[in-house]
Amino acid sequence: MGAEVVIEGLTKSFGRQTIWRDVTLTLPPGEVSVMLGPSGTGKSVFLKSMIGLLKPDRGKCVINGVDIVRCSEHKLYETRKLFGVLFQDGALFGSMNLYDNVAFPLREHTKKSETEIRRIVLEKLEMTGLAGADKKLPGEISGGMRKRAGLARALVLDPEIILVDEPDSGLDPVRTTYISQLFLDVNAQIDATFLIVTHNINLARTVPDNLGMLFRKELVMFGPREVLLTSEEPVVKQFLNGRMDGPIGMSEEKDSATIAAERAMFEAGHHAGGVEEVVGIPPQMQPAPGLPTRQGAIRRKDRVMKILHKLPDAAQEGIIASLSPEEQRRYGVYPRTTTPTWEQTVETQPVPSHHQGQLPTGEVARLPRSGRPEQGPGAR
Ligand SMILES: Nc1ncnc2c1ncn2[C@@H]1O[C@H](COP(=O)(O)OP(=O)(O)OP(=O)(O)O)[C@@H](O)[C@H]1O
Repeated sequence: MGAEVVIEGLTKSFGRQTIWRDVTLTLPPGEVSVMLGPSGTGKSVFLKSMIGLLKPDRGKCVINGVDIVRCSEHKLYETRKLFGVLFQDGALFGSMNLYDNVAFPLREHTKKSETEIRRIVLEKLEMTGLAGADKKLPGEISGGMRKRAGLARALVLDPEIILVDEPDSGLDPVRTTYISQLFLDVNAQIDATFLIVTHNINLARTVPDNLGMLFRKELVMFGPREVLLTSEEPVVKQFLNGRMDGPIGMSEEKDSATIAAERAMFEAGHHAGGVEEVVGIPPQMQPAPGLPTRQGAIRRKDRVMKILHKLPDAAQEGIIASLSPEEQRRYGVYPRTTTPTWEQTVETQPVPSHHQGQLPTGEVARLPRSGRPEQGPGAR
């Protein structure tokens, strides 16, 4: 199973420029999380801080009991081995063929024989759909193949955590969906914890278990996908619909006068961009047929059902609707259209439908370690 990553109060500045402050979230083991955010909000800085390439000013990032913000160089070196990182362009060595690129971490960091290395490299190339391409140079293959080769290389040391920086950059929408499918397929096979940073709305809507968003130097929200996908938070809605109408502006943030002037323009009929307002929760992509069931998804179901009653109403409804009738019975929850029993009614707790700011990590992003899920108080 992948490692849990617990981030608390993480703050990063360059000189007097604060990039983000007080970021607190937990990446549950083996689950796939996506971090969204407008350009320049510090998503890449966040990834680099998680692997200790950049040093945050304050806060913690704890992996298997090691706080990588404060630990010794030796511990940091050891902890980094838990990570596989896929950079935007695959970060391949241009003069090496794919085989040597993928073999590189094994030759650098292990004492494995060339026979063993060959077995691993061919396995990872096969896993990423690159069987037979081992002799190609990075310059001879497409951008999508380069990314897959970067992923193959990220996999050779059996990572517990995989970080992916803008997998869609330079890819068309179809290739972006193929690489998204690959992430879920890999996750199903190795149960690693994934964090993907992107601005790609389709990917954010259909791939992850959890979604977060950075804006105005803060984590706006982080929680189960259904929470952001049904959020009424203006910045989240604007971003997920790719519209001009909202707090995100040309460079980053608009002042209130600009928002008001633009609002008047849109109300007078000017198109705010984006497609029709996309609402609701599209089904999550699944691993390809024949692959194992994602263990992270199974654990997530129990985790989310335990915190269901603390989530906003719309997210609760989406989660309940995504369960099969058998699962609804098992968790004791029913879609709203079903008339609630008295027991279900008395368990109902008021939940704000409009969440501002980060959801409490203790309630949203932590994985319950054991025990049966509580009866679903979200039922009504
Ligand atoms: N090493 C550095 N030194 C100084 N400033 C930096 C450094 N790295 C990043 N920054 C600044 O941090 C801010 C956030 O950059 P980052 O690349 O993390 O944003 P991003 O959200 O990933 O953007 P994009 O989506 O456009 O890739 C930018 O203003 C950038 O100039």
